[in-house]
Amino acid sequence: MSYFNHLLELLRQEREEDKQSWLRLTASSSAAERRANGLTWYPVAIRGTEMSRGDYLTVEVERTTHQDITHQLRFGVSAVLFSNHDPQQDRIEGTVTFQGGNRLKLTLRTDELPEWADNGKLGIDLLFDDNSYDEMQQALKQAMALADKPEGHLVKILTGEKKPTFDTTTPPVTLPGLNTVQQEAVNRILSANELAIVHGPPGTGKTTTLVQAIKALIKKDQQKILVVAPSNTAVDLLSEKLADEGLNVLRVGNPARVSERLSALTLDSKMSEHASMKEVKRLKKQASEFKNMAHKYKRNFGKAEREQRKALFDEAHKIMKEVDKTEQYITDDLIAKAQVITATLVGANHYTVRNVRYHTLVIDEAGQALEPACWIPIIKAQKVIFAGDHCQLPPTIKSPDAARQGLSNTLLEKSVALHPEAVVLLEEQYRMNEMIMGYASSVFYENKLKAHHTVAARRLFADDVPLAFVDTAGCGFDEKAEGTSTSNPEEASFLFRHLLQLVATWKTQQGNNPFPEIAIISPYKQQVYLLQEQLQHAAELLPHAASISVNTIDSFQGQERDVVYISMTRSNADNNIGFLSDIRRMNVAMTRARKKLVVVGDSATLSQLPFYAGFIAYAEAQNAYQSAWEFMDL
Ligand SMILES: Nc1ncnc2c1ncn2[C@@H]1O[C@H](COP(=O)(O)OP(=O)(O)OP(=O)(O)O)[C@@H](O)[C@H]1O
Repeated sequence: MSYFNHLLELLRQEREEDKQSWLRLTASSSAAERRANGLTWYPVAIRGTEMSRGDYLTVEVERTTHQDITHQLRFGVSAVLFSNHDPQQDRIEGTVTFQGGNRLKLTLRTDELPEWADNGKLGIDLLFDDNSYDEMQQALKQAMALADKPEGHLVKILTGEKKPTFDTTTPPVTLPGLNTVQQEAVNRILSANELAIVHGPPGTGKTTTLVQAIKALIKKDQQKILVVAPSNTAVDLLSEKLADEGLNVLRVGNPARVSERLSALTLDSKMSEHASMKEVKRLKKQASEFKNMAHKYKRNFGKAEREQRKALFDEAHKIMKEVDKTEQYITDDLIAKAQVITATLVGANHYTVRNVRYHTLVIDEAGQALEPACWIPIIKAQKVIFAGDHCQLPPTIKSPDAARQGLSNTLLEKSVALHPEAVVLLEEQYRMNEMIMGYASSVFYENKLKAHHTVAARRLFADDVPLAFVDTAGCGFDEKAEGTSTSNPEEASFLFRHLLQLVATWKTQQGNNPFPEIAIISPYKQQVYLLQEQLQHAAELLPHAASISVNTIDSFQGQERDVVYISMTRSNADNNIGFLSDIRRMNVAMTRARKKLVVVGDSATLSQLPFYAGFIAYAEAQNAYQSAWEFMDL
């Protein structure tokens, strides 16, 4: 089927591009450079070893220095243990099976640690993530094969060959705490035979709705549900909320956040509590005693010793087979009891749940999910619920060619276009003052968004205008190109002047009341660095500076603050606005503020794009336009 062949080709391009940039980043760099880039832990100390399933060895290591560098060694990634003596030869590959703080567990395909692990400094290098690509590729091929079979009904619907159906006899439910359109979403989900889509614009209670829908589905169908999202953070959030509702949730994989509540939901934790675990521990101890005895016979001893050594190892292996069986039994038991399995898209193929099939699958944050990754869980299910917002940020694609040819077009977006009858748009939002919401609503949501009455009129203080576009045109705040990023130092300083003024006004109005939560965001990394630096300088004048978050727009998706400043950064004579032209990013930026949104930018540069010209006109109409010139004259 050409649909999947096309996707396979795009995925191939994406893997290739990803691999090339990986090689560029790692091949020529030293361990110290890789460490700085978050790709290496070095040095590490071994804190323990443990035999694990199927003749694997798990080593626990600790990062002993440079502990505060953010890194990418996460659960599920492939990594290699190396010795600095001969990192090309002295290396052994494995998978990260746990990561928390400065410790991680690496499972290696070996019986015992190699001798080189005893001398020299050890490190751990992240390897290129071929595994995720392999899983995606495999899933696309399976989906393609399914499409020709009767079981491939869902595949046919998602590729547009068939229409989804709804069971009109399903009695509608009324759930306390949900608004009318949220109820409608739950009922559409319940009555859908194959597909339902919850389109959740910013702050509209998508998560709240989804959690209630999952509860209602379990009550109705009495069947296990698979709930996935592209990122561990999103999976964590949902897992907690579902558990709070009293559901038996099994979180497969390693949570991104360390929390007791969350870790209690993981397979590891549930296993350790299981009644049969005592038996496993006893067997493991026995096996490791045999192994220790075996190690006493060195390899280069005589024949009799070699045989003795082998016999002891064989005995240990036999016992470990028993361990595998018992662990499998425990896992199966836990999976059977779980009402909801939660995992990332790729995590749905974790070896413990790989072969489990589900009636219903829920994909949250589907607007950020790469299509090939979505097919990993979809081929396990008969019915899929997408939740997300395709008008906010799409997934990051590394290959511009693949993106252009359609890889950035998500399955959510395609399904919304193919099957509008399956979509429920959550219209009422619980975050923004009406004026802040207005422009995004008109551009992205056909003016359908409504502000709930509890938030519609919220503002910092009486008479404050909740929106400001501060125009720097003609101020001579020119942008600076810095590598692939852009910055604008004068715009950054100006932004702080504006903010200090706001704080001063707050003080006159509100006295010593604690100042509201503030965020400063910019599309450009380089500008974010500059703003962070300037924030430190402004700390004397801003007593609550430490509570102000400064970050890129992309890292702010899903968050909210009372006051949000956007530093647009771009200002040039060539009218080049670069990736500001992805207006979905601006949708995210402009919808984070509860009470006040201040956009600082150069109208002359921005107006090249109708989206910004429209925004400036909207600000003027709301009496929310300010000139930076006039402001500086004050
Ligand atoms: N029916 C409702 N009545 C009152 N408050 C609600 C309702 N639905 C949602 N909310 C509130 O709205 C806020 C956002 O809800 P939730 O986190 O579910 O939204 P979301 O759409 O997932 O957010 P986003 O996608 O923007 O991160 C929460 O504070 C929640 O309590």
